[in-house]
Amino acid sequence: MLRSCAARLRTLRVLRRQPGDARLPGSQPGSGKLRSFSFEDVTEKDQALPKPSWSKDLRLLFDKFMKKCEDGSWKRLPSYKTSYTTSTIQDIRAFFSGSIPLKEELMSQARLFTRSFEDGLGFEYVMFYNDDEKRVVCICQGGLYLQGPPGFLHGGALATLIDITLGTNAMVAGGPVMTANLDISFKRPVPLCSVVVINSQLDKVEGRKFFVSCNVRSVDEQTLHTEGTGLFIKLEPGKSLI
Ligand SMILES: CCCCCCCC/C=C\CCCCCCCC(=O)SCCNC(=O)CCNC(=O)[C@H](O)C(C)(C)COP(=O)(O)OP(=O)(O)OC[C@H]1O[C@@H](n2cnc3c(N)ncnc32)[C@H](O)[C@@H]1OP(=O)(O)O
Repeated sequence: MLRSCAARLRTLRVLRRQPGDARLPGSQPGSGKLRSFSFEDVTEKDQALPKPSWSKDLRLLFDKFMKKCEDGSWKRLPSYKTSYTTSTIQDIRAFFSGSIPLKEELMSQARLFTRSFEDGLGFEYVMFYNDDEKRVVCICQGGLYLQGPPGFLHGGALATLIDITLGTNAMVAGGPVMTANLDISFKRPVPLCSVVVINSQLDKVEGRKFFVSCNVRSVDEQTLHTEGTGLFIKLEPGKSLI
């Protein structure tokens, strides 16, 4: 598994650096500094579409879910490198406008954490939503920079994927939310570079509180890696967060 992952990334020239080259992902060769990327370059490209860094398993699952989208029961959710800039989520900004603690200059460089790695080294994922069933499925592949125990995915990385899946489920149902509580049981470790499926379900809505649960399984569904529940609070427009 790890060998095929490394081979794929070498083809993409992501892993060609020599030992001792401490260049950061996203930095200019030789500069040692983080590249200042053009905002326009990164905002509009939908990241939740097949890339060369995706494994065969991820592609097969993607195709399977795209088939389910054909009758309209499931929808693929696009995903971008920043949280705010596309027209579809522009209105989210209204919920945060009085609370954003950074100046515009820095905000324009802020990126969504899960979309900040070079292709294939971090989080590769796509989410699909079923409105009737109030379900969100996230198919995901954790790359080599997400290691925790040797050869396995870091628990915090998996918690992140669970958070965004459950949060997205609450958000598509109710609008902008923030995570108030996450409860995760790690049952079997996830091999690095393997593909897992996070299956989430909106269980209950009480006023502004959205209760969501999920399980994380291997592609063949034989291994239950993790179970989790989350509480998400719908934000009130204009109410300061800080
Ligand atoms: C982030 C939004 C998305 C924008 C981006 C969109 C782009 C799309 C991309 C990707 C989608 C990903 C989707 C999101 C995934 C990522 C989410 C995160 O990483 S969030 C960061 C970590 N979370 C915090 O930092 C919260 C810190 N906490 C707070 O700010 C507040 O506590 C907040 C907003 C959660 C609630 O504060 P109040 O003042 O609005 O509401 P009160 O009155 O305190 O609570 C309302 C009710 O909820 C209960 N409640 C609140 N916290 C609770 C808790 N921890 N446990 C149990 N109940 C709790 C309370 O008891 C109350 O219940 P009663 O109405 O009285 O019955």
